[in-house]
Amino acid sequence: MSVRDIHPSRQLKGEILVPGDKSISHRAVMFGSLAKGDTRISHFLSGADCLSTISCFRKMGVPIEMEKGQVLVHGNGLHGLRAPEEVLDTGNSGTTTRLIAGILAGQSFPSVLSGDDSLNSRPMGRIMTPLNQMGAHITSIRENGCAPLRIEPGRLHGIHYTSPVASAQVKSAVLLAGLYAEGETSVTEPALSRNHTELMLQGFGASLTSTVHPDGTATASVLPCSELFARDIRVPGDISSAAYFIAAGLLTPGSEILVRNVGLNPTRAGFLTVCQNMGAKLSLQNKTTQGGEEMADILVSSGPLHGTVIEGSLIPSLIDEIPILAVMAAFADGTTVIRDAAELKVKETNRIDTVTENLSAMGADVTPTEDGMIIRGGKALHGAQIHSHLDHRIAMAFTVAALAADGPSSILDSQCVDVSYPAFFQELDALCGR
Ligand SMILES: O=C(O)C1=C[C@@H](OP(=O)(O)O)[C@@H](O)[C@H](O)C1
Ligand SMILES: C=C(OP(=O)(O)O)C(=O)O
Repeated sequence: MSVRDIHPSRQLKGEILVPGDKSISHRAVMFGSLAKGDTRISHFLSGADCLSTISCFRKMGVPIEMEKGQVLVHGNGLHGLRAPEEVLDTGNSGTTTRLIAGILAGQSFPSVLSGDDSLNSRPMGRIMTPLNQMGAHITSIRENGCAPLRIEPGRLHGIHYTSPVASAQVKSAVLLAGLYAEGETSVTEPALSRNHTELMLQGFGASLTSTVHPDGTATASVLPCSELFARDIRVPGDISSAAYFIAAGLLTPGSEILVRNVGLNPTRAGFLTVCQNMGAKLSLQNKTTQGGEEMADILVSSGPLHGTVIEGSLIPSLIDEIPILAVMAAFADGTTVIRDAAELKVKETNRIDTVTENLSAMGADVTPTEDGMIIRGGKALHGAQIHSHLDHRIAMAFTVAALAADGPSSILDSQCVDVSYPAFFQELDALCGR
């Protein structure tokens, strides 16, 4: 087991370019693999999750080259995947598993998807239900609604699916199967989840529309297509990774850091809205848009934070940032209420439990609820032994808590940061002047 000792720090200074967005990196490999021609991906995230995606497509006969943050995918076309000779290993990655399931549902060969213990305990019924309604044949091998999944060839037809959850993974799985289906396929979700699939598939030539309705629900529709066309993708920095540095800059007195080139797609930028609601000092510079994805540099200066309410349609836009927001709330004055976030229970860990356990270990006042937590902030946090439970977001969020705490902490199974941010500790050390 890897253990990382973290000592309190003052004054983070300097600039940082966080790695490429995980959601966009996955999709660039997937859609590049289904397109005709070469897709060059720059600022690709070489974290374990995205490497699982690359390995799955290589096993289906797609040549993919990697060199210094650049990936070159030699796409064989929409019908160019080959039957894999072994189980497709999706590692720790829910995105890989659920999106690839949508693609595999439309293939003429059988396949099996399986991941690590955490992945194989996450719910897959949410994609099996709509995909099987479309005519796919997906079964849970252990009959528990989880991976390993067996996918047999099926003839797909379009459906209009109303998803009970705002989940980009569910939406994307159904839309990707829709590329292979007869007739139109649409997904309506209770609130708009991240829309990278819609933006990027349009860029690759798919016929896709999306609408947010006046009541806040959202529908995306796709028509079957005969071919996607390769294009180059520049991946913006991942706001989910930037969030740890933004939080560290806000919480450690005397800090000033510039986080460069952060993706600010509005369906992902809820973290910044909440920072502002908590009184954070942030300014956005050099705004640009590429491939429909907005990005900017974010200047962060330390300063006091106050409690807030995080709820409703904001939740999907910051779901992966809730562990670090909970840490910020523990250092803020007043009470923070997080609700409507029951999805936290089905991530790499049950993040309501793992955040509560570790904040409590540091002396914070936190009460878990059915769909979130209540944090009464402002108590001094002390160093503690942090159990990441192999969840990368828990390891990184509590590393930041440890920087701002009194006394040293240790993070157990700290190597799990490799899932989304292999250089996390080195880059944090550099900003801390260590
Ligand atoms: O589509 C994606 O890239 C993701 C969607 C979200 O999951 P859900 O679709 O389960 O909400 C998010 O938590 C995950 O980290 C990445
Ligand atoms: C939930 C996450 O990813 P995934 O669902 O792809 O495993 C995450 O990165 O926080």
